[in-house]
Amino acid sequence: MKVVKFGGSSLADGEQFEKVVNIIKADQTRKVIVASAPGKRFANDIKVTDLLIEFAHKTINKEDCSSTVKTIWSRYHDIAAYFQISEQLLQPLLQELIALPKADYPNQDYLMASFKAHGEKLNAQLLTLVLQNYHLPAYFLDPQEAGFMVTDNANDTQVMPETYKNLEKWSSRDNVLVVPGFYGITKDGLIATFSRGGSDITGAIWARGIKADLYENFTDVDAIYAADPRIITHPHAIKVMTYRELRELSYAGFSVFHDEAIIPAIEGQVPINVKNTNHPDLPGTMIVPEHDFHPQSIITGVASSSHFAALYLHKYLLNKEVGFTLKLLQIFYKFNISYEHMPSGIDDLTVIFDKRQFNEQIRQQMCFEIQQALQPDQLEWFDDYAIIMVVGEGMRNKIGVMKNITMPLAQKHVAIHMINQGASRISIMLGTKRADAAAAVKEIYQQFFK
Ligand SMILES: Nc1ncnc2c1ncn2[C@@H]1O[C@H](COP(=O)(O)OP(=O)(O)O)[C@@H](O)[C@H]1O
Ligand SMILES: N[C@@H](CC(=O)OP(=O)(O)O)C(=O)O
Repeated sequence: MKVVKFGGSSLADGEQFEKVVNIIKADQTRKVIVASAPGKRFANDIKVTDLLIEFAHKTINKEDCSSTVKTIWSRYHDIAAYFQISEQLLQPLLQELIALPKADYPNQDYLMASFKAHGEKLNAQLLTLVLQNYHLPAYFLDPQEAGFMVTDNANDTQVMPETYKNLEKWSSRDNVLVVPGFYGITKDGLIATFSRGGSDITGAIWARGIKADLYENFTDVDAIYAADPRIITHPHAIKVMTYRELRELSYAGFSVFHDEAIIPAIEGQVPINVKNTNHPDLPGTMIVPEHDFHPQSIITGVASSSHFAALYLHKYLLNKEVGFTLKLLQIFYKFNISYEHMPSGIDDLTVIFDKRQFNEQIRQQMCFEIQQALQPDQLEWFDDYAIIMVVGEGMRNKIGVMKNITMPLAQKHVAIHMINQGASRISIMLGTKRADAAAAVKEIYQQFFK
């Protein structure tokens, strides 16, 4: 039994839908189909999820939404027209879309979540209609009916443990189950979404829930590459990699697969196969447990991500000051801020944050309190911070890996602000300026793959 997720690029228009139908028809073990919202059809196109966010903002600000609704609906209508789905069958979907502003929401966060989730909800319903048109026994399964329960964090939710038991029951159904990705239902019956790109998470949860043999994740590239194809032209395609390699690379910028989606797959020990909807016969990339893996190279991939900021603190004898880090963490807690990494030296401490948590006011207040409470000799904030992650099961116990990473960077005058090695035995993390991130990836990639 397989769980198959189709990303937004695979469900962007009628032609892509047709490829998806053929993929589903080709293998009867494709049991649960997870649908994303229609994605980009061309480089400057707008994803339906982004249009729905615009719709939500206009609703909150009591602005005229008619042009946005028209654009959103045209995406679904065009796909339906490609398959000659009747207007009568489509009407309930249009009604759901235009009813969104009229519903009751406990607050604006839940309004936003509900609007966003309808990108996948309408697309899953449309895909069900299309599959039924091809006489496939497709059934649209609403997360409420499925028992897909999530925590009450409206726009960055997590799965509830009972979901897995609820989903297991559906494995014995004869239908092809079409489920919307990206969201679940809270204990109060409200819609809450995962973070952006979260349909990958939905697929992994289903794969664990029904104890699937394989989780196929269909996207628009032939494989996961050793570096982001937007940075390196024709990068090396990875044939097999481990869960933890993908987790670290996804975390640091491989946007092809959501980093949180790997956890349910690991828990259920379900292998993942990333494949291309446009070339479904190619093998893609297999992601497997560590014990099934024999590394063929020192590094598997190099990723970069720029949504970080860093706080640098210098204080003489910091290592002797009892409670220094405790006080710092209490301030983060007070501001409801989580941190990503905290490398430290005898007199120095750098804290790296996901900067999407901050606005300028929170940042200033937090830094002010740190200055007052900890009296550092130096406090600096770096807003343009990037993380470079070099990952490979093959680097374990290898001598000289660090030299091969730092040498080409030094030759190109790329400054390294932080190195974190040892916390994970299969990765080395570097901190650079955002402007240097792509150059760093290029140099490290050339060193190991060319
Ligand atoms: N290392 C990588 N390997 C493959 N694709 C990558 C990598 N890093 C980033 N990407 C990008 O991820 C994109 C696919 O992810 P995404 O846009 O989320 O697809 P989908 O629409 O299928 O969900 C690719 O088009 C590619 O530009
Ligand atoms: N549509 C949502 C969820 C998602 O996973 O999309 P995609 O499969 O296009 O990455 C988003 O854009 O965030």
